[in-house]
Amino acid sequence: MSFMQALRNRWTQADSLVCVGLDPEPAKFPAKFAQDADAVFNFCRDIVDATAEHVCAFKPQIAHFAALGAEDALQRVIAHIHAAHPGIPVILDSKRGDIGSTAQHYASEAFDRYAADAVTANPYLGHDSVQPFLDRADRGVVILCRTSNPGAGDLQDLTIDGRPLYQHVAEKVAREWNGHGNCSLVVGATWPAQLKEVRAIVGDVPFLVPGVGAQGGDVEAVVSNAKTADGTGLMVSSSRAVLYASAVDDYAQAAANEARRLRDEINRYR
Ligand SMILES: O=C(O)c1cc(=O)[nH]c(=O)n1[C@@H]1O[C@H](COP(=O)(O)O)[C@@H](O)[C@H]1O
Repeated sequence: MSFMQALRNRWTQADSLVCVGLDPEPAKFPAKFAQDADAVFNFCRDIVDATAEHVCAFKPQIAHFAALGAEDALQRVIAHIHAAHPGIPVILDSKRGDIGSTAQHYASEAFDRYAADAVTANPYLGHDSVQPFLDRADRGVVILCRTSNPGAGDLQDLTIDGRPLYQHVAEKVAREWNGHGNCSLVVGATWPAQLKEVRAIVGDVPFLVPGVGAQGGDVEAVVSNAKTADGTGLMVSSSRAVLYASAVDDYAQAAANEARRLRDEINRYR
């Protein structure tokens, strides 16, 4: 099943627009993991199993694994999601972008090595740098548009031909790069006005919206400004607020409670 079809199925069947981000930081794990040689995998698996029923997608962030030398744990976490929770798409957050011949290897890394259903990509090297991702029609390509961080506007807001650069990205993705219908856009929850502008440009193209939870984005503003006409179109992503909802033994239950709470809050405004 394609990424887009799996995502639409989860929006409907799980009645959820929540994406849980998997950003393991062992220093924040509960004490019982201190002596666990496979702590990264075991912690992520527990979070996945506890939150799965409340999510439309999972989004492991590659640097959090690679910096620990835990690529093997990342591979096993993704395999576990596919095996234990079939139908929940996995977005590998690697924000790759390079010349085409190298991007080919980044596409293979995400889709063949890690078996991700979708990948985040940086568009600033242009069309040939994202083409190897776009060519995998059954996989999703989640392209940075207006990111959630404080410095997002430094470059993304620069005016070109009378419009900010992020609007050019949105238009290019919707009109030129989405031939297979497999594109999404990253627009941060911290920028409600820009969410609305980008939605007006791109029609029903799904958004990955990080920045609720730890970064303080307002859920009501996100949903009312960025949902599509049918009340979907969003993967509202939360990592730290879910993963580290509790630092003691009830961490998995606390993560489930936070994922359910976010799902319910989003659904109030759909
Ligand atoms: O692509 C992303 O997921 C992403 C884009 C963005 O604009 N801002 C952003 O915070 N993220 C990711 O979202 C995660 C942070 O989520 P929180 O812990 O919920 O704030 C990190 O993995 C970031 O890399």
